[in-house]
Amino acid sequence: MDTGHIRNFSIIAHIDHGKSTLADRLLEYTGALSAREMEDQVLDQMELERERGITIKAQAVRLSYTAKDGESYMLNLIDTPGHVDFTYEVSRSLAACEGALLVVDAAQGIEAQTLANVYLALEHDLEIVPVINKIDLPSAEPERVKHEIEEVIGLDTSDAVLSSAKTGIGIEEILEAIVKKVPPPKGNMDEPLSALIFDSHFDSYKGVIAYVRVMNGCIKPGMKIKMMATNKIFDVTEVGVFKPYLANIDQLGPGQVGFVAASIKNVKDTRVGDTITSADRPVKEPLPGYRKITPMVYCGLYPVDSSDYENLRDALEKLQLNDASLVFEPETSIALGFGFRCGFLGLLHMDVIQERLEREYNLTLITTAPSVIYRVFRTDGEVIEIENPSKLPTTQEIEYIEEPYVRATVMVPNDFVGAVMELSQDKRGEFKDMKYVDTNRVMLTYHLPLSEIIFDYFDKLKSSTRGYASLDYELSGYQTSALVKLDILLNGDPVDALSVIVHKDRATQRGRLLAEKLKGIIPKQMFEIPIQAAVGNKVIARETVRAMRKDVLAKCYGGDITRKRKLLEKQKEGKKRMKQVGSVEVPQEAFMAILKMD
Ligand SMILES: Nc1nc2c(ncn2[C@@H]2O[C@H](COP(=O)(O)OP(=O)(O)OP(=O)(O)O)[C@@H](O)[C@H]2O)c(=O)[nH]1
Repeated sequence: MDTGHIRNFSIIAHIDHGKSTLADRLLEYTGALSAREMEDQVLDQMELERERGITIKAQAVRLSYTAKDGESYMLNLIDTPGHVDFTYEVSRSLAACEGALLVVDAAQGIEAQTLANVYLALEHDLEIVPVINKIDLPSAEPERVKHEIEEVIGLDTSDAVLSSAKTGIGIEEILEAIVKKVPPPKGNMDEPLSALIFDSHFDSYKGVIAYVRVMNGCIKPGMKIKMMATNKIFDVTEVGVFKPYLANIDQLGPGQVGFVAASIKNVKDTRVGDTITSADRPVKEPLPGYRKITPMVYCGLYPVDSSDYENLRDALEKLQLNDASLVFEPETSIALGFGFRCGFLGLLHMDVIQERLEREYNLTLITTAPSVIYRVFRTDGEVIEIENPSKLPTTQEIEYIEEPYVRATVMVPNDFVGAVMELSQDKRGEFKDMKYVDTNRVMLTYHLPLSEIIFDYFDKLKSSTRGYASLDYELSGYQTSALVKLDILLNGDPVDALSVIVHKDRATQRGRLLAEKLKGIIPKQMFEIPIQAAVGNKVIARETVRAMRKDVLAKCYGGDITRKRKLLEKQKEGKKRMKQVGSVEVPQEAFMAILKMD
């Protein structure tokens, strides 16, 4: 098909504004799936994604649409992940398109994440088609939302499509708008091959399936291709398109979106954003925008049962086959034994990996509190990067420390501005800007330490604004901070896995809270357990877990057997996630206690 009949587009939306539902409707309308095949939300494929109702990885699908002009079009929908952890993936998916549907909930209006993604799309010169969704809701205010889009983004909304992905209103109009407004891709068949990788997944039979958008030239089986970031060469075995199941075709030409398989063993060789070219006739320059993604958040993962160590390694290796952004290396903790230090793109990514390890690989894990990467400038002139608080050198060896900062955007109704300001200040935030989005909503910009965001900023933001605030952030660089290591001692022994890095001025307060919190979490044992918080050699807080007095079952008066059984089961359940640390049994929650402090 000539490029004039191809349209490549994405959908940009805030979480829950209806992206997946709309994608399903588009598939259904164009007959990409028969009603029987139609399974709800095909684009969110991973089981976890479905359960959590959020899109984690990008996916693609090809739709055939006969427009009102009588012509037949090939529409490639590239889905984008809807979470701040995956901004880079979003930017690569957008780079593969010429246009985007901007889906905004008619009852909610623009949110922080929508805005961030629209700016990304504008950076890539995409044609943006505004879609006001959920107009079936009684609380829908399409006119207000249109106004908001014009005010905040500066987009013309006079021909915005009003839709209900739920009831099917506006679906044909959306397809027509894609054909009419999104420009066809440009590209030249005779030029050397350049194709952008925007996603990939591992298939145990075919090897890695790279999701690509061909810019110039063509790619077909039998060809030798080169990955420009790694210079590795592979023989193409199959190419095809997403219908949404994979369907082989003879070749992928300019402007087309599809997949390439080339007996590639590891997704590390098909990095998102990399350029595929022909090994025999390579392009001189790769496509712009490639970046090797680096983890932002680290945590320790330890098997509760130390004999599971090798299983954990296996599981991490398997997950890594499919996820080039997951990194891990062996680590030993005095408290927890053998485990791995793992790096993630963000907290959601961390949660998802943890959950998959437990669910799909049947592992019971202890996870330590997440940490960012600190830059430590030592007195001997060396600069080291620390992603594990217990590795921080002593104060005498440190000249100064830098920590990562982010530029955070919060959108919130007027009434909550005070609450957001108070919270942000408490989190060491530096106020940057405040703008009215409309008469009742405000956009606040803050400069905040990333470590505070991963602690509990988001949870607190949600609770202090009754769920109304939305947040987006991007890394803005490193900045010097007065940081110290807060150690926790149980029964007189420091527990390395409980150490955290905190701001000097908050060390005492955090130490006290943490000791108090741990007192509530660590179960009574046969002996008394002192809990101490210390900075350097100085103990700043102390609590005690009293010794257990009687058998727990003594509490069950009479012979209520079901109650007894329940209690025993509860204990067993609790046991699963306990780790013997020295003489003390410590439950999983203890390692996360720092994240949940009020
Ligand atoms: N009333 C109404 N509800 C809708 C409409 N579109 C979607 N929903 C509902 O809104 C919720 C979120 O929809 P999704 O399609 O999962 O949202 P999403 O934007 O894909 O969310 P992410 O996958 O997290 O990005 C679901 O409960 C949908 O049933 C609509 O037009 N009207």
